[in-house]
Amino acid sequence: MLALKPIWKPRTGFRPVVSVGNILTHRSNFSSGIVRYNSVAATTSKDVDLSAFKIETVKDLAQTGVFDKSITDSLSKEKFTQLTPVQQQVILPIVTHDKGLVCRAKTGTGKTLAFALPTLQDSIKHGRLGKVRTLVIAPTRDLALQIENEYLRLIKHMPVKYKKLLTPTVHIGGKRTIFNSKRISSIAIATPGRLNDNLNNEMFKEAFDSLRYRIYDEGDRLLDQGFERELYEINEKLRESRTVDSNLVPLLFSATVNDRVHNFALKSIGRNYDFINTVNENEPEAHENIEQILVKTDGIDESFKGALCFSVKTITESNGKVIVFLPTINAANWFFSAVKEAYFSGDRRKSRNRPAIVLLHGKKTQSAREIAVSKFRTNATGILVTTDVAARGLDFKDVSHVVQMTPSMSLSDYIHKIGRTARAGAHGQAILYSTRSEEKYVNALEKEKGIKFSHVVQYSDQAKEEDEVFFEQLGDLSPEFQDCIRSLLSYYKQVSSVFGIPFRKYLDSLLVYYRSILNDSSAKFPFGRKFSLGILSIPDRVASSYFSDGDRQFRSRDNFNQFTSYNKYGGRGDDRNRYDSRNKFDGRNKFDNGRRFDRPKKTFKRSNRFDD
Ligand SMILES: Nc1ncnc2c1ncn2[C@@H]1O[C@H](COP(=O)(O)OP(=O)(O)OP(=O)(O)O)[C@@H](O)[C@H]1O
Repeated sequence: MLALKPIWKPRTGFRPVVSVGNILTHRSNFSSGIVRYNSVAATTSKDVDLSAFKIETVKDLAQTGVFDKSITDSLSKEKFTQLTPVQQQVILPIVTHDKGLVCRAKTGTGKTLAFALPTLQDSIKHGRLGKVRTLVIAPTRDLALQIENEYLRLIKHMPVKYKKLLTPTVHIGGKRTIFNSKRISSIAIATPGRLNDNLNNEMFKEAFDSLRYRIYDEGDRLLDQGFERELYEINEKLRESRTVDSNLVPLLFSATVNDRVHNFALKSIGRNYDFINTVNENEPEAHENIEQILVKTDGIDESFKGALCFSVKTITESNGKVIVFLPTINAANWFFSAVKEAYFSGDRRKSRNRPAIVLLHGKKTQSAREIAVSKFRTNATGILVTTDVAARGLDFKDVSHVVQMTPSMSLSDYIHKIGRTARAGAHGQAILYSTRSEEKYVNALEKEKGIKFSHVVQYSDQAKEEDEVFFEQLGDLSPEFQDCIRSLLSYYKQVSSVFGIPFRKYLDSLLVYYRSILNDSSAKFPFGRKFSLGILSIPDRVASSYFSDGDRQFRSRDNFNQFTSYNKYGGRGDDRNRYDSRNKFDGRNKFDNGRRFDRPKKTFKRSNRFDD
């Protein structure tokens, strides 16, 4: 193994700022940033001086002599010619260097290939069947499967002799795990929960005794989702299983890297890790190819109806491809039914070229999730209705619009959600519908994440009228709406405490929405005292104006949780996050799981008075 020390030699105008220790930050114009190596030690086995190479294209990569020809040939067959900035910067250090790495690069810039190429090379050189060299940990099953596909895209062009060795084994919930060591390949991809369980099996654990790379994809999300304890347990089990002396190299990738990630890196990688930051400190983390539009509305009713009509019109009138994010599983279920009702009304049902209108969330079965992802991926037009489960990492080609109509509890999630469009150099639009009372959320995005809305528009009376007409044509949308509204009440309760928005405003707004869907101007929420007082902490004197006492059924805390996408054990694991009861109570907020690094820095005035 080469003991190389990377030095950064930029072309004119490129000024790396070397701050503490190994933390490197760079200007964002990476076409001018080139990684070079100390020529003293920078040689490959063929004695090629790596410092002579500018690693900007696949051709450059081939000329280094570091990579097996089958890898660079596969890249060419897949029509990759130019390497993205993050690839230019991390591929060689990973292959030639023994140090851990934390890497921040914007959404859709090719981080997966950035670690896939060096790890494929390592497996070709040192791998053997039954021994895992590379372990990739991803926060969701869907992302794990997508990473597998990215590897397979290259492997399919390689000689047969490599296929068995390199075809990744995937260890995620909903899939049968392979414990037979002869069938475990050199690359493993897993979600933390399943991996941690599997590592209790000694035979499985032994397969990791000569692990070389431990990769955390969407590292900050892994920590946010309450997986931190599991990640440490996994590290411990991997450490126990080690029988070889060579270094285990941890790599962590994300578009958003917070203090929590650095703390985790310090503990699990050690002080001696490099931070390669391809985002300038003064630059917004969101990708510049995303045109962000803020639509100001007068209430939740307008936000939801506006988002629904916009999404349906986008596929009918301009053949767009839209991802709509909903905050809870029940809201996503209802919205999906409404979209289908809106699209398939009339004679479109018979149309041959149907768009993909699909639903993806953590309570769908594994096969339904895979079908939804594949349908949306292969179709040129469609609507994906989803929850936070699709916020990270998922790569769908040619998504034209991302639509959101509720605040994201974590500001980083907003950046990742809009990052589902404008990928791999493409352009796209992100539309946020936001009520007047959500101004604090919008301010937090602007101030703390440097979000810039290129257009701020008011949801006009004309748009409202048109959308109302559109809505009236639809059939009865009230089935499932009860569950939807219940989960939204719980969700907005949390939003109000995180962003300091009076919950009373949300209650008013939700009631307007509820009444309009039911087409009953005097309807009240059909939930009882246990829900209003117990879950939402609304005093009786206030509750009586919002809640009919119709539903007296007692709902325990666990039952309640099934109405949110963040239920106690996260449904199928992937929606698990801030409501996770296993996360410790820190005295601030009983639902807080420690997402404090990404909450608005400003603490909003809170009072115990309900109608504050
Ligand atoms: N060198 C390249 N040239 C062209 N396209 C590329 C290149 N590298 C990767 N891509 C494509 O770019 C898209 C986005 O890649 P990827 O999913 O790895 O992004 P990412 O940085 O991990 O995004 P996110 O932060 O959202 O997870 C994929 O479709 C991938 O195939």
